[in-house]
Amino acid sequence: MTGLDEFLEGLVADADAVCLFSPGKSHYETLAGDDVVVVGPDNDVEADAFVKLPLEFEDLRDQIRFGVEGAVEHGYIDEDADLVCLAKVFGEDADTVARVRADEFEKSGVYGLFANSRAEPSVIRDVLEVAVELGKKGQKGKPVGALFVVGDAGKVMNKSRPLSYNPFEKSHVHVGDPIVNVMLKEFSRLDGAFVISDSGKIVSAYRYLEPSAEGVDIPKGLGARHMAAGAITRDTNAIAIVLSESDGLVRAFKAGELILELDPEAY
Ligand SMILES: Nc1ncnc2c1ncn2[C@@H]1O[C@H](COP(=O)(O)OP(=O)(O)OP(=O)(O)O)[C@@H](O)[C@H]1O
Ligand SMILES: [Mn+2]
Repeated sequence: MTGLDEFLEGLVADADAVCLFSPGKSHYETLAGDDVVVVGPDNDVEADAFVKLPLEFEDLRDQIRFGVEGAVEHGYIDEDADLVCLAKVFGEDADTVARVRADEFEKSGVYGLFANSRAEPSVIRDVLEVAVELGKKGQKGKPVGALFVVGDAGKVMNKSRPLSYNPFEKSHVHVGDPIVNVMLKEFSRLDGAFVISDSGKIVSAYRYLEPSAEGVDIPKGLGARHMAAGAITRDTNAIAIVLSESDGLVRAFKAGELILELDPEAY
């Protein structure tokens, strides 16, 4: 046995399960006897244990984190499972092996945010990106806050009122469009929330949210913007993404709870 064989054998030894990322049929069949979870955009190989990737992750680490969180959520693997991940980074089929424990990652909630929300995953991703970018740069060098409510827009509109004229009233613009990002950044200097539909249409800016906040339990120290964000996601099926003007962090709320907190500088 060569040193390399030995090394690889050690790398995969005694794993609890294998996570196969977007496998081809033949790779999947080779591993069919093992405890396998397939992760990918589609379940082409008709695996019993399958986690859907709702978007393409550039970063392998992010992709693995998402897949592992999804596999734990589905109950395919234990929270402390010791895993071998086989992924494709360069080619059309698996070319990369990663050994990882499921509890390596702090549970980020990122799986549920994307996978179990009304809004399209790509819309959530685009809004998250705008918030992160806004957090990095601020507006004209000054820190800025913003609140984006994504999905279930009709109900969100019913639970809010306009603070000013709506610049998106008669327009048909969508998040992810470069010009829209500029507009969102510009309008974020003013008060209130952006309301975005399931498919990414910007329905309104300057909305004052009036959800019932009774029983909403968000971390102490966060103010009215975060309270409104948390509460609207309990009152409706929207998710909310908030950039804090005071601590610079981006937070996401779902079903009344804070499920994701990230530092734009580190993202
Ligand atoms: N119910 C609401 N709906 C929409 N926007 C709101 C609401 N409440 C507050 N805001 C917006 O949040 C801004 C900041 O409010 P506040 O400082 O209380 O929130 P915060 O949670 O501390 O957020 P930050 O961390 O950005 O300061 C307000 O100026 C307003 O634009
Ligand atoms: Mn504040």
